[in-house]
Amino acid sequence: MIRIRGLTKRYGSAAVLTNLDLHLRAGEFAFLQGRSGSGKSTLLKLLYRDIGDYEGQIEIDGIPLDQLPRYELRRKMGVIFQSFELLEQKTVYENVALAGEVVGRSPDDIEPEARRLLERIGLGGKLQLYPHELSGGEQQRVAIARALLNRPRVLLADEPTGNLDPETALEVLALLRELQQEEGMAMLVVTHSEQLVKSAAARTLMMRQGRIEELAAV
Ligand SMILES: Nc1ncnc2c1ncn2[C@@H]1O[C@H](COP(=O)(O)OP(=O)(O)OP(=O)(O)O)[C@@H](O)[C@H]1O
Repeated sequence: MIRIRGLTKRYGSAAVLTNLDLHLRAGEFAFLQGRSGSGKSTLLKLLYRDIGDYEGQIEIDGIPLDQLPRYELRRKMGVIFQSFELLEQKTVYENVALAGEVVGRSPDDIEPEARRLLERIGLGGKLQLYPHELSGGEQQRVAIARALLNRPRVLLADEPTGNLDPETALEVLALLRELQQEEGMAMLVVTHSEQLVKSAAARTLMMRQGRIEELAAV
């Protein structure tokens, strides 16, 4: 699904990632840990092409990342963030539907899928509310539904529970793992939370000195 070979990323003259290798298989779940500043967000940003300019190879589904048209990348890859990144002027439903609109899907195609996902994550009764009318955990659920709308093959999550209380964090992680299994996508979850990692028997990776080390394989 994601195959990275010899990835080096520099900011100016400082290398943050150095000759990094990673293989995340289709349908596989993995945590990514590592100290602050070790390069976890940099790796995710490279993968969803928020930043570029790297050495080495990144392939998504066997296709070099830099050869994937942007709309195709948006379809293959969902992303969620610590800060939810919802649009405040749009309703819950509109926030989710927008992900389909930007890749050119029609409203008729989007609607049943958006409703199904929002129902599935427990927000079926809150479609017309605005983000500020939701709790943090609910906002992150909306972001999850938005990320899944186009049935991505992989979901990247950058500290998805960093703004949530410990109990809600565990609930959101449990939801992510359920969805990962139901939808059969690969998932890479960056987290600082030992509690989260301990709560789930899963492959665990550690970013250290610009590379990825395997901590636990399941
Ligand atoms: N745009 C940038 N320009 C220069 N340096 C950057 C830039 N973005 C990140 N860095 C540096 O790259 C290093 C890795 O940052 P990154 O955000 O990837 O770390 P992280 O492991 O995600 O950290 P955290 O756990 O705190 O989120 C840091 O030293 C950071 O200062």
